[in-house]
Amino acid sequence: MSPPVLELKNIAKSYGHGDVFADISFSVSEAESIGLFGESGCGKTTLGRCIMQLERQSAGTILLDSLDPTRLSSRKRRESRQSYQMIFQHPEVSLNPKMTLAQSVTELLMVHKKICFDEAMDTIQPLINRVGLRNEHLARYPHQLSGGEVQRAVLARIFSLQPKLIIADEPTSMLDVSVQAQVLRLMKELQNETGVAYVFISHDPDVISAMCDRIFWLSKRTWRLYDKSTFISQVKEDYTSSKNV
Ligand SMILES: Nc1ncnc2c1ncn2[C@@H]1O[C@H](COP(=O)(O)OP(=O)(O)OP(=O)(O)O)[C@@H](O)[C@H]1O
Repeated sequence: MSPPVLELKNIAKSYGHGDVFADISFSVSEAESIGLFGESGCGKTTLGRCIMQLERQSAGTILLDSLDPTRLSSRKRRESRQSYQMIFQHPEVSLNPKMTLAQSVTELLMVHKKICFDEAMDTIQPLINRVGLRNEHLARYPHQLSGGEVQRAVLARIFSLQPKLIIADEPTSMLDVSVQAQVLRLMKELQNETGVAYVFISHDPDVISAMCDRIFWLSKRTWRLYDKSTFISQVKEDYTSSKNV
């Protein structure tokens, strides 16, 4: 069995006014999706940002592909960075408003692979079609696209780097329900085709149980790891007891 893509060992985060969370440990393997669930403010995004090295955890160790990124040279860290990507909640901030879609989707490839625009375009063309966008979309700016089209473009941009792990932070919460279902289905299909692992962040129990087999429930500075069926029964139980209060 291959080693986990991501391993968290006793992670804690504090902003100086008490721990947001503490002692979190779990691992994620290739082609696996783990959910981060919990009410607003419980620390889901903060944990995602720590995994992405956008913030430093207050304690504990994060291993990406068995390596601690804080111990890598800056060159190695830059190289490994392309394997770990994040999708954000708000489609409108995911892409540069001053760049056309063609410029945005080729940008990461040009930076990481050091290739020119035309080469990047050749590489990404099949992915543009795969995520359900048409060539006519490429000349448009983000404000000329729907939220669903922007998230599809974000997926093409990220998958062009063949990532091993994607932190998806509420990637569909700003979308209509029918578009949400299409984007989630696309994410699952891309996972089946590439073996990417997801850390899927959501406060929506239906979305998270559709996407993940294991769900990590953060609540009041504690946490518990559920399998999907236990998670669904626990959500039902909480919902019923809150209605009876
Ligand atoms: N840079 C920061 N400085 C101080 N406190 C912060 C900072 N970033 C986040 N927090 C606090 O950490 C806690 C967790 O925030 P976080 O955004 O991770 O929650 P969340 O579970 O993702 O919430 P939501 O579902 O609403 O996005 C909150 O109380 C927030 O105010």
